[in-house]
Formats: sequence, C-alpha cells, structure tokens
Amino acid sequence: MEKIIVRGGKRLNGTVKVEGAKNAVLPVIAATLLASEGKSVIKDVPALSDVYTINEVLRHLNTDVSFDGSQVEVNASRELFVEAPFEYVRKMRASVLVMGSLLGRTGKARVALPGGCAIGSRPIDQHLKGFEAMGAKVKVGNGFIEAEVDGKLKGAKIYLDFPSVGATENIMMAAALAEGTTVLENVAKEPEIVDLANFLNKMGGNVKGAGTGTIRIEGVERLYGVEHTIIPDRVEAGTFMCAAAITGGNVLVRGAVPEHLSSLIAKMEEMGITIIEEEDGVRVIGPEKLKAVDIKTMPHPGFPTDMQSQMMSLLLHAQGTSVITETVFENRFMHVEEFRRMNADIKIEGRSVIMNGPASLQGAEVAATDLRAAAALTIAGLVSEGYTRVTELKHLDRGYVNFHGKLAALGADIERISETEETETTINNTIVTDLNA
Ligand SMILES: CC(=O)N[C@H]1[C@@H](OP(=O)(O)OP(=O)(O)OC[C@H]2O[C@@H](n3ccc(=O)[nH]c3=O)[C@H](O)[C@@H]2O)O[C@H](CO)[C@@H](O)[C@@H]1O
Ligand SMILES: C=C(OP(=O)(O)O)C(=O)O
Repeated sequence: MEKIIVRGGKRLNGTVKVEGAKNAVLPVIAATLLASEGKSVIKDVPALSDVYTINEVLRHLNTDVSFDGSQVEVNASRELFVEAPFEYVRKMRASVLVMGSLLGRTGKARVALPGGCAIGSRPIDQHLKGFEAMGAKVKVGNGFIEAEVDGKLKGAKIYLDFPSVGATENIMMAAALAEGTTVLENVAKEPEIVDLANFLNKMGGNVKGAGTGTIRIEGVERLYGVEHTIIPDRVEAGTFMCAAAITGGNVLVRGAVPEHLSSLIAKMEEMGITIIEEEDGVRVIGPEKLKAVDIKTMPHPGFPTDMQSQMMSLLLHAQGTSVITETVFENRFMHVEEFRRMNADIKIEGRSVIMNGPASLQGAEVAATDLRAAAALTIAGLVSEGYTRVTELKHLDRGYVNFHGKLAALGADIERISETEETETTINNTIVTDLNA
C-alpha cells in the first residue's frame, strides 16, 4: 500500500499545469462507441486509473483502443458486444455512460447496476427514464440493467427531475443516433456537457443548446471517428488553487479556464485571496489570513460538489465560523472524521458542516474516503504541524496525475512512498523523529 507523507509549513510558489478533465474524457471516450466508421483520436487525456478502466470497458465491447499516456485512439467500427460487467462498473461508476452509446448504436445494452458509493446512493433512474421515453424497454434483474429497443430509439421530450450530469450525457449519446428530435429539459450545464456536445457535433451529430437548461438533439443516420482535444480539468485546477491559497503562496495554475471556475473564484476572493486571470491560466496569491465564508454546493454554475472537501481544508484554516452545505450528494462528508483526526474543530448538522477556524491542524495518519478527500487531506497537511500521512491513494489516482510530484515542484515537503519504504526509512533513522512527532 502506498501513502503520501507531507510535512506542513512550506509556501507554494511557481507554475503548475492542469491535465485534461477526467469528467470530460470519460463521456467522450464512451461516445466514441457511436462511430461506426473511422478512428476517434482524443488528445490531452490524463493518465488516470479511471481512463484505463473506461478503455478496458471499450475493449471488452469489441473495439480497438490504444493509449500512450496522453492520447486515446478508438476504432469502434466492428460490431459491438453490448455488456459491461460488474468488474468494471464496480471500479468506476462512470462505466454506465456506455449505456446510451450502446443503445443508440445497437439498440441494446446490458450494464451491471452500479450500486452506492462513499458519497451517496447515486441512483440512475433519470438515465433510464430518458431511455424509456425514447422507446427502450428497461429491465432490472440479477444485478444488471438491460435496455432494448425494437428498431431504433425515437426522439422524445424528456424533463429531468434534477440536472444530473450523467443522465444528461447518457441521454445525449443515445439521442445522437435516434430517429427524430429529442428535447432534453432541466439538463446539467457543466462545461463537460459542452465538451461532449462539441465532440458529438464534430462526429457528424446535431446537438444544440449544451451549456443551457435545454438541449435539442436531432438524430442522425451515422457518426464518424474524429479528432478532439479534452478541456482542462477545472477540479484539478481548483484543487491547486486551494493548495496555493492555504499556504499563502503565489502559484500560476496554467490551463485553468476562469469561466469554468467562476463560483470558486468568487468564494476565494470573498476569503481575501487574490486571483489574477493571466493569458495562460489563473494566478492565486494567498493572504496571510483567510476570511471565513459560507458555501452551498449546487449544479453548475453553482459551487461544485467536487470542490467541497478541498474548500473545507481552506475554511478550517480561515478566521471565524464557516458553514458548508452539500445539496448535490446526500453523504459527501465522510472526510469530516478524518479532518477531526487532524484536530479540526468541525461538526456535521444535517446536510451542513460547521467549522470554527483557524484550527491548529496537526499531522496525523488519515484515510482518503474518495478522490477529492484524498486531495483535501493532503492540502490540509500542507499547513499542519508535523507529518500527515494520507492512505487509500487508489481514490486519488482516479482523479489526479502525479499529485504529490506537482506539489513537490511547487515547493511542498511531500513524498509518496510504499509502506515498506517507510519502514526502511524508519530503520535507517533518517526522519524517524519527525515521523513520530
Ligand atoms: C464522471 C463524472 O462526470 N462525475 C461527476 C458527475 O457524477 P454523476 O453524473 O454521477 O452525478 P449526477 O449529476 O448524475 O448526480 C447528482 C445527484 O443526482 C442524483 N441522481 C443522479 C442521476 C439519477 O438518475 N438520479 C439521481 O437521483 C445523484 O444521486 C446525485 O445526488 O457529476 C457529479 C455532480 O456534479 C460530480 O460530482 C461527479 O464528479
Ligand atoms: C465524484 C467524482 O467522480 P465520480 O463521479 O467519477 O465518482 C469526482 O470527480 O469528484
């Protein structure tokens, strides 16, 4: 097992470059299944475990997929298999995103039921409602969801009960090859939805309105493999912005797109952090003291739930009482107990967390409960007394490429080691005193 060891007290300075967005690349790779002719070439793909998983799912569906660490190429021109088994869906819930493409292209999909996860129960009823409205018969049994349509899916008017990102994407992909027009209302407006729509349109699709509350998809006969570059990861960018700010540092987050980060930037400015939009990214200059603020997570353009735990680290370090209310997922506070292990003054009340800062954070061994918690605990470690060890890094690797390396390049005192290395270091008595501090 590996862990990150970080010693607090260093200011971050310099430039960090963000990768392509995990939450954009996963649906785009799923959408390559729609191309019955030609090869899809996807650029700026981050080397994340989730990308390896979705590539495996596609290979299992009878496509040829190559990945050189930054570019994915998919040839989906052969007849597709239609089943995504539990071994993939268990590893990564976003595997359900192949359902819309499979249904649109072949008229059939069989995907293992995703089940709950550490941040909530995460049902997919809105995805299925959309497929049914387009004429698919949906059956759930033996741990699988099966959807099938006689002939082709038919365009329909679909209203989502909640602007679900995954449901919007899955239905867009299914509708791209349906007969007629689909009008999808109350949809998610995230930048990743716009990236998917751009990809579908390049493939020969006809998708309008992505980024607004209503998306209109005119089904087409056929889609083709094309080249596409993934948008920068706004959550990775936001994570480094928090890391820079908490240390009172001065960091240029290269590739960060300010329009994708407007709610985070607004909150950071309220906290007294200087944000400068530069030509190639966003510069963050942390103040000596951070001001407390309240935050409520919401669908885009509201404050993103995927930045909630990193912001919690920052607010624990701020002067005064802050409240974070989580409205997107019903159980995304598992990291609160881990922050308590670091001496945080923090309590949960219903869907809110109340923090009294500034906490005198202390290094401790803490376990990541999801990918953003892994980053958040590391960020808290940057300003904690002594050493913080973050374990369960399989979560971190789902969403961050070389996280510790990028922080180290900015001046953090941080390394990633295996358990055995720590024992050896301890035996060699190099940092043993500090590690036990
Ligand atoms: C791979 C990817 O892009 N993941 C992102 C995506 O997840 P994901 O697409 O799973 O998130 P959704 O927007 O679908 O989920 C938001 C809320 O809607 C609920 N819901 C969703 C679908 C449904 O059919 N029924 C239902 O009740 C969920 O349980 C959750 O409470 O958007 C989330 C919300 O911004 C982000 O945190 C994730 O990082
Ligand atoms: C919750 C997240 O991702 P996923 O939907 O893939 O679990 C995330 O990226 O923070």
